[in-house]
Amino acid sequence: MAKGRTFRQRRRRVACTTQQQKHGQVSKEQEWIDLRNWCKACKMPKTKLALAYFPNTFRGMMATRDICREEDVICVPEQLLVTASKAMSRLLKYSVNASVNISLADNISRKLSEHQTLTYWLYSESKLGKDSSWRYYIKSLPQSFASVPLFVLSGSRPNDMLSATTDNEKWVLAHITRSVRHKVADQQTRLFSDWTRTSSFVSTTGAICPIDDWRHYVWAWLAVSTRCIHLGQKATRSPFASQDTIALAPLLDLLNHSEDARISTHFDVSNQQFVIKTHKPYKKGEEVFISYGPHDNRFMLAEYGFVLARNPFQSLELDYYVESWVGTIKLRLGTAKKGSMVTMNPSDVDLLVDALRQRGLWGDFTLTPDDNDAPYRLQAALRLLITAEQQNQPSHQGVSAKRAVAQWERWLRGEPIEESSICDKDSAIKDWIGATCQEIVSKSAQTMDDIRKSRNGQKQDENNSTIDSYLVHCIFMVWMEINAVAKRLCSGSII
Ligand SMILES: C[S@@+](CC[C@H](N)C(=O)[O-])C[C@H]1O[C@@H](n2cnc3c(N)ncnc32)[C@H](O)[C@@H]1O
Repeated sequence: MAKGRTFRQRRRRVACTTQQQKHGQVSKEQEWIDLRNWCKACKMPKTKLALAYFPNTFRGMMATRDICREEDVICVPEQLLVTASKAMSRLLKYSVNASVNISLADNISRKLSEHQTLTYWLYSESKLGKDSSWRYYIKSLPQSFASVPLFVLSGSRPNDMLSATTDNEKWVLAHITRSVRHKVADQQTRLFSDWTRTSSFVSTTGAICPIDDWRHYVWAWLAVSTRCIHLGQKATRSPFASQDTIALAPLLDLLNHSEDARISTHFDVSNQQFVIKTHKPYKKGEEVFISYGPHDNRFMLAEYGFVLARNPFQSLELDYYVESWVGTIKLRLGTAKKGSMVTMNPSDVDLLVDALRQRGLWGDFTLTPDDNDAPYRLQAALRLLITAEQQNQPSHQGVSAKRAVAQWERWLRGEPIEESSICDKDSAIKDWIGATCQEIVSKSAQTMDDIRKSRNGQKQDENNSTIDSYLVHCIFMVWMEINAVAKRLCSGSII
């Protein structure tokens, strides 16, 4: 386990890189002392944790003494937790007058989501600078989220589409995997709609802090997305409003994620504090982790801007390959010679896809490295689509789309089906998976090569900025994982 260095040790022994300083990953020692003292003044019990710098996870929390199994790691008093309801009442201070206060509170709490409210709270508090009573917390937040793809691709002006104007944006868009790109595009849509909704509210309610700074809004939105905790099950007499499910939590939000973390959380009603307990021990000097959930690296990269070197939730996402295959089959059926045995036309393939959709079996096609058989969803989709693919084969028996769906439904229900048809389809499924995995192996190897080359010759773009080297590393790691999973599947029993 890597030992951390507190900021005092770090200043003596290691010089932090300018890139880390630029992105606020390295907080100054004084800022940490201020944050700790402020938390103490807000009744946070003495912690066993200190802010430290770790070689693989960067800024995180280090145990300042041995921590036993089943011990509380951190307790955050209720008054330090920012929920949407509390954020709203604080925001009232900054509206023009009391009557506006009421309408602002009423409108915002009724019409804005928790994420939108917390983002607006952070946006306006941080605009207050030294005048904010939350300044020590705000100073502890990263100044930028340079390793989060959305931060790079959200553009300089409000937009619901990802930006691909600068060289850096183009590079990131071209090298992230399709599934990461889809996730980031969804995030951009939500980000833009949150911006539009919140800014129109704020402008009609007379709040003092208008929303007019897109980049600052992106920063606040990402701070909320990457740092909020889930409050979990409502404890009896818990002080949170019933609609509150998430909160910003100073100090606690400096804990990094590990797949090995074993923790549980609860609200301690007698002491009015949110508690994290560890079910595994830590030695003094080790990094203490929590778990952000069982996510694969594509999700971790899109959502949090990091990846794990050994992610136990590795998988291959095959949606794109199934969709392109559908396109190829339609094209082939469309160009089949008249008078051949082909009994389906391209629109029949849409009927097959509709049958999958109607049964909730379309999309989310994945394979994991240890799969010995195609998972049910993938198998169901391939089994049906293969009936269209086989139309071009000399041995095919002229099955119509309707008959193919009826046969497939028998298979879904586990009813007896002609033995030869099962073997036929089983081997066609294996062939499809084999060819697809081979294609993924070569595509990923080629992209990894491209990334290696760009790493060596990384240039500044016209805005004089370079892509965060950790983001490049994460993008590379996602491809490396895809390559390894596809290779493993190629040599396993699934094919
Ligand atoms: C809740 S914050 C944790 C504290 C954060 N490291 C900081 O300096 O403020 C979540 C962010 O920490 C980083 N992070 C968390 N776990 C990580 C890990 N295992 N490796 C690298 N970065 C990690 C990611 O940037 C993520 O978005």
